[in-house]
Amino acid sequence: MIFSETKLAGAYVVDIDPQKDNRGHFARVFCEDEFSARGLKFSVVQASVSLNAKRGTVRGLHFQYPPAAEIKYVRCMRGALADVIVDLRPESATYLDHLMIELSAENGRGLYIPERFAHGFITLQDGTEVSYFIGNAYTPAVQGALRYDDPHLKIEWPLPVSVISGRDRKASSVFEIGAELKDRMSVRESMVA
Ligand SMILES: Cc1cn([C@H]2C[C@H](O)[C@@H](COP(=O)(O)OP(=O)(O)O[C@H]3O[C@@H](C)C(=O)[C@@H](O)[C@H]3O)O2)c(=O)[nH]c1=O
Repeated sequence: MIFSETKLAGAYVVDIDPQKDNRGHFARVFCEDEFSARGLKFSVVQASVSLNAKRGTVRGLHFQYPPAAEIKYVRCMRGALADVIVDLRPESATYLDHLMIELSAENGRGLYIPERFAHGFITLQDGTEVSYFIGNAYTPAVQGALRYDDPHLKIEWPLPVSVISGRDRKASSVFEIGAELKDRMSVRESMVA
């Protein structure tokens, strides 16, 4: 695997290193030792998939507050998506900055997302399947969501939204929950885990 740290410290693009032969290829997509050699202490607690029928489907921007904050390692198994993460670590130099990266079945790319980031995506093709390895249990009681179109975040989505859940359409803005984010995403709280 080839790890490239992104402009948001601690978030990595993970490319595969395919071993090719006449059948196709074999490639490792996760290795506890290789992650840990880069200081990425990632124990997979859940693995999930989402299937998105239509191009232009948006999910996100989602997060869980500490101590249930999640590491996510996201890959695309079918189709393609523009994946977006937002840094919600109040002490970070890139607090509230975002990154958009294309993940597709074709490019085989993964995105390693540390705790205390919001995550979302828009699908670029019909029938896009997204795979997640997740480092903490699903805990709806401490879930949060930011609006995908929050003007404060200035995310330039590459195409119009075709499908979105009611919850995501009504999600909060940074203006509304900025103080709560700063408080509940503080390092002090996240270390209680
Ligand atoms: C996320 C999740 C949902 N569910 C259930 C709740 C609900 O009935 C149904 C759909 O849930 P949601 O609408 O929250 O699914 P979705 O909008 O796809 O939520 C996902 O969005 C992306 C952007 C992420 O980053 C993920 O971590 C997750 O938050 O699945 C679980 O049982 N376990 C889970 O881990």
